Amino acid sequence: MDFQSKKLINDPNDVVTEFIEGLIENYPGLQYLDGFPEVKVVLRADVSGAKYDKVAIISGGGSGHEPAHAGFVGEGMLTAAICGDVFASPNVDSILAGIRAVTGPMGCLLIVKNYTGDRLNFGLAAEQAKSEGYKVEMVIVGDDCALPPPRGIAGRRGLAGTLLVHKVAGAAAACGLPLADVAAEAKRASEMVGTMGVALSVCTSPGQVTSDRLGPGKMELGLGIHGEPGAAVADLQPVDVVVSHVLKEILSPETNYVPITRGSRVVLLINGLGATPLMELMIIAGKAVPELQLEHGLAVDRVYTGSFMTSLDMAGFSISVMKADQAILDRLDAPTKAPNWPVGAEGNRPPAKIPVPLPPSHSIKIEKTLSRPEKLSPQGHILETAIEAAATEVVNLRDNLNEWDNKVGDGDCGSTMFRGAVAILEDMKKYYPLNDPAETVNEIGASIGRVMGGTSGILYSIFCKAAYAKLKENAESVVTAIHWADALEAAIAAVSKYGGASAGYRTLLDALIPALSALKERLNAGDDPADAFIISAEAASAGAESTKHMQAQAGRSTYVPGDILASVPDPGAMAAAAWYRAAALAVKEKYNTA
Ligand SMILES: Nc1ncnc2c1ncn2[C@@H]1O[C@H](COP(=O)(O)OP(=O)(O)OP(=O)(O)O)[C@@H](O)[C@H]1O
Repeated sequence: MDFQSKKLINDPNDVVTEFIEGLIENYPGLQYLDGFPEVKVVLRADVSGAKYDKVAIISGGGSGHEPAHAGFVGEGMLTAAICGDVFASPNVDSILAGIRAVTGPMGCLLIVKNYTGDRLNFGLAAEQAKSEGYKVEMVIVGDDCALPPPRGIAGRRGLAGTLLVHKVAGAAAACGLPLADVAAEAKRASEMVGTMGVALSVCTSPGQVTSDRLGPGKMELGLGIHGEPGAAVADLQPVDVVVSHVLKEILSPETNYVPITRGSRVVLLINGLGATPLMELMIIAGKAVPELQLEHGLAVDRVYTGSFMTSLDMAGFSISVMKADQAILDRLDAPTKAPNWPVGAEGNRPPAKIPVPLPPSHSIKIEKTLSRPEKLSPQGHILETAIEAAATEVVNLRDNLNEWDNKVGDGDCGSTMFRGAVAILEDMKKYYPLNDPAETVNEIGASIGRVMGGTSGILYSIFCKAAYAKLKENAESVVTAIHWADALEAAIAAVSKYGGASAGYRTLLDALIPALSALKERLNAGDDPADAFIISAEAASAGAESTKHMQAQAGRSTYVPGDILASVPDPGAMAAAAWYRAAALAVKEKYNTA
């Protein structure tokens, strides 16, 4: 079904001029010609045509590919970018205006992506400029590798590989080379690069409805950058499979589009098409490099990843592979002030990984190796029962906690707690020294610290560390209920100190603080410890439930409106009450049956 997608625009007819105005606000090195709306030209602010003593590099085409082309204007890359309307070639007047604005005695090179409209408009503008006395050369880039060799006259389309040609030409021009040499370098670069794109969605032109041509679970292989259909539609595959396929197509010996053979050096450009997050693009880069090295026997000298030549809001990517030698690498590494050329990708690569630094040798403690005792003491048995019950309860509560956290947080409280509980259950079997309560609590903290993450992960690590320190103060081998209560008090104090929350802030402390008060009160009154633990657990549950009526003053819930908060309790408090109660019931049961 086609649909109207939401856009942050005003009049669809003004998107290109408004884009240019915004761009210029950002970069003092850029200007635009005052010829809106017909003439849409972005140029270097430090270049004034008649006096410019280097070859001017001019490119452009339809808009909708931002940051291309205007984002690549700057010393060392393009001198001017001519912007057409969205996906429409710029008109001859606009191109001529750009040529006149930046071309000095050294002449200009027009770098044109291979589309009929662009060839014709840039071609006529070049002829007109020549007739006005300008030296003009034109290089046409057709780097598309998706389609079989064309039978007609259209030729291969120009795609993101064009940017590498811009960079090579821009660096050559910056060195002061004459026009013929700059054009020759650009032409050579254009013959070295191949590109293929994959789309997961179709883009929306401003003011138009989005076509749902692809449908769910499908991807389009070998598309152009204007939303035109791709060469083939296929079921969406894991990205590793897609990347392998794309690289094979680019490097196919049958089409022989790029002169790359085993042993060649290459550079790689991973380009997002507008709606693909950097995370996914980096996953693609991380797959493409070893694939090129191991499957195709190539040395990958540079990798450039980002959204460089987009197709409005299309989800997908293209890969460009360019054969590189030292001369090309020098051009690619040369400095540029173009705002969107990726920084930090130049130079040779040190090893990808280095070892994690160890603490200075004087502070390394000899770690004792821990193991689960072969025979548990009565206290060890009770501790094991309590831990197992508490962790199992958290495991079972995962979905409920996530559901509550979905309403008042980011929906992961249950999953976070679940990870910790599963690790505790597994680690306890292997190495918790259960006959030593203090060390066991410390190990629970270690399990949590290793796997849990999230706010509750670090809070429970702090909780355990403080409890451990308090329990360690006790020299006696048996830990009494009073010792446990003191440990709980120290743990709560530490969570409150570092997390900044106190009673009534709608956090897990609203379960634990009432639990501590009740526990101390009952123990001081002389209650049986197991009974005191049960009463304390009831206080924890009541405290957790009462969070429904609290305004949040800590954690993500702070940002949630009061009426939503009133519909659910704080998930962290519910989790705390649940594990605490499960432990209390298990201890009570153990005493009853002992
Ligand atoms: N400052 C705090 N002190 C004590 N408890 C807190 C504090 N902030 C949040 N919490 C508790 O943490 C629980 C949320 O834990 P969770 O691990 O889901 O955190 P999160 O907000 O999703 O953070 P993250 O983005 O790190 O995952 C809340 O329900 C609350 O009980």
